[in-house]
Amino acid sequence: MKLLVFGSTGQVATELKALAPEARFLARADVDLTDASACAKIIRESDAEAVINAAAYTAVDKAESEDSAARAINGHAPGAMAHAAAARGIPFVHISTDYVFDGSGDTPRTPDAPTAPLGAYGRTKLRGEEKVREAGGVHAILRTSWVFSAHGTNFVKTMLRLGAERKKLTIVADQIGGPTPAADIAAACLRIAGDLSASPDKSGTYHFSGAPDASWADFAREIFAQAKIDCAVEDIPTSAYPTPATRPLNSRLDCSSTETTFGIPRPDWHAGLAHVLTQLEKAQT
Ligand SMILES: NC(=O)C1=CN([C@@H]2O[C@H](COP(=O)(O)OP(=O)(O)OC[C@H]3O[C@@H](n4cnc5c(N)ncnc54)[C@H](OP(=O)(O)O)[C@@H]3O)[C@@H](O)[C@H]2O)C=CC1
Ligand SMILES: Cc1cn([C@H]2C[C@H](O)[C@@H](COP(=O)(O)OP(=O)(O)O[C@H]3O[C@@H](C)C(=O)[C@@H](O)[C@H]3O)O2)c(=O)[nH]c1=O
Ligand SMILES: [Mg+2]
Repeated sequence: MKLLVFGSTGQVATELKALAPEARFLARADVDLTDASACAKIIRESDAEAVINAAAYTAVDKAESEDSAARAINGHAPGAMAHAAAARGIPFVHISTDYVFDGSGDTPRTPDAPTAPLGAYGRTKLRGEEKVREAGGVHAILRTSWVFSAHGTNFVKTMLRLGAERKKLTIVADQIGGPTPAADIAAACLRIAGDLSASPDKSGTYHFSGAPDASWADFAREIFAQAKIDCAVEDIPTSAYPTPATRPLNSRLDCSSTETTFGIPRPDWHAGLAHVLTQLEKAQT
């Protein structure tokens, strides 16, 4: 299947390249997502059989002061892509986030649970979801969380850097979610794109996050254990780690419909982490 992918250097885009090197990947130099009509034009003029959007404005704290850029990239651009894909009658796979929820309670949220983002990043991602649905074409919105990989910026790489410099780190322990390997998201997007072209009735919103659910502090401890880094992790509440953007406390996602509809189970993030650490070691030698 001929695939067109928005994004080239990001975490998920990089893993898509590894799994589907024959696809066409669009970097910022090819198309800037602040130009929604340029995004649509590329789809209109392509012979792609499916489109995956793996690009986004992902700087959660910076989005609080750059709301208009985040809105353009996370809201308008996916809307334009979805319209253009719908006009061509091809599936559109779009990635969204746990940050569209307010994080109340302690049970996993299903894809139809009410959304109520706490910050600008989540609000702009929610706007993108709404525009993708409004376009009315064959689509999947795949909400994921806490993405990590050997590439780009993510919590694993931050912990490896800080853990090498310090004897102890204080990490929030009351935000709970599913760390998700970018490689598994890429594989899920490819499977869903293929499935949607055969079964357009599978269009809808789905959840996909790594298991088991953990706190950021648990995640950090596992990173240091696997990487054999001697750095203690002290649990702190979110209130002790002030940031410009408020993050949801409960990021647990109920991923069961993704498994029943597409046969894709939640990936084991401990195993995904081991793989990423091996990749990073190899890159160093
Ligand atoms: N990272 C995470 O923890 C999570 C991510 N998600 C979602 O998953 C998807 C993939 O995220 P991830 O791979 O981590 O993203 P990254 O932050 O790793 O990469 C973002 C990509 O978007 C591109 N991009 C940003 N702005 C523009 C622009 N104006 N024009 C063109 N390209 C642009 C970047 O290009 P460049 O390199 O040139 O800047 C980069 O390739 C996104 O939809 C994100 O919202 C969901 C949950 C968690
Ligand atoms: C570095 C550090 C972070 N933290 C906390 C802050 C935050 O609550 C948590 C994770 O920090 P990050 O900055 O990596 O988190 P953040 O950038 O908010 O990660 C989010 O990114 C977007 C794109 C998403 O869609 C989400 O699913 C989620 O992955 O760890 C500490 O408690 N101590 C520390 O020393
Ligand atoms: Mg971040």
